[in-house]
Amino acid sequence: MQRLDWPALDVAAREAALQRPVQAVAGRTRDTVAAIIDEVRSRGDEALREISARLDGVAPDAFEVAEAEYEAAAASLSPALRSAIVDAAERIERFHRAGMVQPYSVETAPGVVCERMVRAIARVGLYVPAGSAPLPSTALMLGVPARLAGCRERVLCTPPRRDGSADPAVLFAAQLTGVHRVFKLGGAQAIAAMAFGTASVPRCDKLFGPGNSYVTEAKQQVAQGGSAAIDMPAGPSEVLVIADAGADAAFVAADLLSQAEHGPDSQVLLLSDSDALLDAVQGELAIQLAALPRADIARQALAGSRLVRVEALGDAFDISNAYAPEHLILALREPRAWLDRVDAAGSVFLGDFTPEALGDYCSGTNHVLPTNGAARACSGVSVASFQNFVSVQAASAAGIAGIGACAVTLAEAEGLEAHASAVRLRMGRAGSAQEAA
Ligand SMILES: NC(=O)c1ccc[n+]([C@@H]2O[C@H](COP(=O)([O-])OP(=O)(O)OC[C@H]3O[C@@H](n4cnc5c(N)ncnc54)[C@H](O)[C@@H]3O)[C@@H](O)[C@H]2O)c1
Ligand SMILES: N[C@H](CO)Cc1c[nH]c[nH+]1
Ligand SMILES: [Zn+2]
Repeated sequence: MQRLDWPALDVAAREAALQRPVQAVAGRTRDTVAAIIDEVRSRGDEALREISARLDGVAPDAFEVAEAEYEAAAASLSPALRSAIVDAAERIERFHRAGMVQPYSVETAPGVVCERMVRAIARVGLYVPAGSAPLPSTALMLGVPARLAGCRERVLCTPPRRDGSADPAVLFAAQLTGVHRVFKLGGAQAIAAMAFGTASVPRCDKLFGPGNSYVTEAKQQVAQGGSAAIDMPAGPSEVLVIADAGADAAFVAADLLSQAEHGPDSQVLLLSDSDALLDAVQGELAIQLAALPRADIARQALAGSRLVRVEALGDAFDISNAYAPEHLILALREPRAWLDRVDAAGSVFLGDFTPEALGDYCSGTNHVLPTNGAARACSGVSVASFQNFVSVQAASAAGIAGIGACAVTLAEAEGLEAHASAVRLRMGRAGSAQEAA
């Protein structure tokens, strides 16, 4: 990990310090993904078979998971894992249900009622990563809010294992949350299949879920082309930790490593005003890294990551807001007192006993979060992500008589005479109706 002294850096060095690894390979990824999308759009299942064979080492006869596979999957899991998945799903549901947007209605003027209706997006496509490690928790994070929203058709894609099967825990979680159809497809090809539809895979209105840089790039390309809406760019994982002198170095190192082990392009940043804490974390990282099964992956991620000394903790918040991390851990003595300083982050973890891993699995919040700076303008997945909000208005004769002049003045100012006339005509009628009454 690179050690930096923020006050000593010039503007260019500060910008470089906040660069993500994914940004360095963006051009290459863009071309690879564009080619995959083109192939799937033009040749459907045939292309899916060829690309899966090339990238995932397997070309299944049928992409869709069959009924017997769900049963075998559930039976193959340990009771402890099954009950952890059920337990996590319940807590995720509790948090997401509490945040559901309600329809509402307001009388904005006498006789003018404006409403907002909530409607589920009909067919949604969920992506659950399984390249370097299958993530059944992601099936919960997408499946639970999609069900709460009431989406009529919930389709899920996840990369096949080498033997052509889907990960059993992902299948169990998908079935638990009521996903209707699961397809053994990964990467950009899965995203293209759900965006355009093929003979096997239905075309979906909106695509959700995290993934590596190929998946994230594919989501962005299909969204730009207008083929499907997407939740957000939820790419390689990131964590930024702000720690004070009193933080526990072992906890901080463990949190950094828990994101680093996701993939070689994960990014971890630590900001502290204490040199002693930075030294201690560096030592802990070396010790804990040695014991990790995924040490090689974590080591590659750490190579692109930074430990930064800041002059004061306030400066750390300015840096964090500029970077807009997916996850922000406040390993501070009074973390809640600093919360007002957070402007841009996907999800925030307060204090020494709230590791990011808790939010990844089972505190109840969603772990599908914006990366690569998107947290400046995007939020994590929620039930609202799976819904559309439709506005409705109804004016009575008295209503248009009351506010019509306002519309006419604005229409005339914009030079839109037909607009003005549509209102004036009714105002005249409304006036005579009122006189007759
Ligand atoms: N932001 C979030 O909310 C969030 C949540 C969970 C996980 N994640 C991230 O999801 C990612 C999961 O990545 P993963 O790789 O384990 O699984 P993945 O399912 O995202 O990607 C695997 C697929 O990538 C494709 N692929 C691999 N190499 C390729 C190449 N050279 N060219 C084209 N396609 C290629 C293959 O088709 C494979 O099926 C991690 O980076 C993790 O940090 C992010
Ligand atoms: N940290 C990931 C989000 O960036 C989510 C995850 C799933 N499983 C473990 N972690
Ligand atoms: Zn994680």
